[in-house]
Amino acid sequence: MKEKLKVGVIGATGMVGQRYVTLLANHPWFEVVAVAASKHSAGKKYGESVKDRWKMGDTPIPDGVKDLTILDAEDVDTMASQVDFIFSAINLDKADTRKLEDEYAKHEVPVVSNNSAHRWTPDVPMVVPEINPDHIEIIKAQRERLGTQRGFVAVKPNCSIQSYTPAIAAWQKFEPTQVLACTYQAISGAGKTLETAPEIQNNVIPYIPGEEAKSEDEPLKVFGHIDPEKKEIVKAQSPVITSQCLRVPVLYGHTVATFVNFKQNPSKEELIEALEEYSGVPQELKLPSAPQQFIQYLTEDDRPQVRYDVNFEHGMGISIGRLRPDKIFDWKFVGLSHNTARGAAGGAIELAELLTAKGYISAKED
Ligand SMILES: NC(=O)C1=CN([C@@H]2O[C@H](COP(=O)(O)OP(=O)(O)OC[C@H]3O[C@@H](n4cnc5c(N)ncnc54)[C@H](OP(=O)(O)O)[C@@H]3O)[C@@H](O)[C@H]2O)C=CC1
Ligand SMILES: N[C@@H](CC(=O)OP(=O)(O)O)C(=O)O
Repeated sequence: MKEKLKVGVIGATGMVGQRYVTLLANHPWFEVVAVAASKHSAGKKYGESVKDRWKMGDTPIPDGVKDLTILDAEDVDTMASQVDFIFSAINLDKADTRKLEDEYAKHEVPVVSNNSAHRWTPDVPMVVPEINPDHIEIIKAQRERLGTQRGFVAVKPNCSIQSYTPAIAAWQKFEPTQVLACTYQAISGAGKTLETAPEIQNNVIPYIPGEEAKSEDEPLKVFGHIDPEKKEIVKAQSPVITSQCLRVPVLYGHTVATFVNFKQNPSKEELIEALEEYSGVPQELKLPSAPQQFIQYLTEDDRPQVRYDVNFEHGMGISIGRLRPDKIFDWKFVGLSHNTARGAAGGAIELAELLTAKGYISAKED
């Protein structure tokens, strides 16, 4: 790539927005040239606005964005005039998010979003680049509907599914029929830290609003296919997934205890081999954010652990362990993924890289 693509981040001051600007600080293809948030933050310098609510620990506010003046995310004309595409990490209600993201798309700005608002729009691809990269082809139909040449919306799925969906994807050939997943989700998933959420200290909260429906349904869109006549993504019918989602006192890292039934009868060796060999288009294309090893299998009885494994492959890899037969299901295992890297900003950046490599995102002609 000759020159870096100019990127805007809307919702840049929040937990996921901060993760975007830090992950993009030295990105080889993308450069953050504009940041936007609510009217409340607009007009302030980014560094000033976030310095007392910086949630990236020891990672400093990147120099390149510190002095950017925050735009109002709803001032679409101004943002659109400055960027080639945007990442969306705003926290509005769903209808307003859909409206705003569509408006950017109609201003011919591709939108790669973290938000759940557009996940079930039938011609919006919801992509884990290793699993369903082909779904981005639906963008042609979406552009027809929106009447755009460049603009579109693409999304990444919910963070809770990313600890077990990659394993289920790796095991497709064994025909998984039923999945039970109990997630143990980090507090950063709620946009908070252990300090800003004292209610989670020494506690487990057995309710994350809306999360179980997402955990059960979103993998099925990821496993779905494009129907070229209907011009939409049709979700898969199996496996049937049931889940319970709990909030635990962990800063980063969603753990999941998962149980699976299969039509076939795979051995432990076959299941582990399928995990370790699973690799996709991001690895083939050597996308900058792609982990070399998408899934690692850990043989120790007490792994994966958040403390040791959450940053595997810079938070872009998935760790699986404790695979063993079960009395009710065929097999059970424990999975772990980084909820704001693979599960949020990192997954969206890898998706933007895929969209760039496949020609859906490019530099705007002036
Ligand atoms: N945290 C996580 O691990 C994950 C989060 N997500 C999703 O990503 C999105 C962002 O989450 P998170 O970063 O945690 O949220 P935060 O609450 O930390 O940040 C929200 C951002 O949205 C901006 N915002 C709020 N209201 C408006 C408005 N009216 N107009 C424009 N901008 C506005 C805020 O700006 P200001 O500072 O000015 O208020 C801020 O930049 C959400 O949709 C969330 O569901 C998805 C996966 C994982
Ligand atoms: N709800 C997730 C984070 C999140 O924001 O999910 P979604 O992207 O589906 O809104 C959590 O609390 O860990």
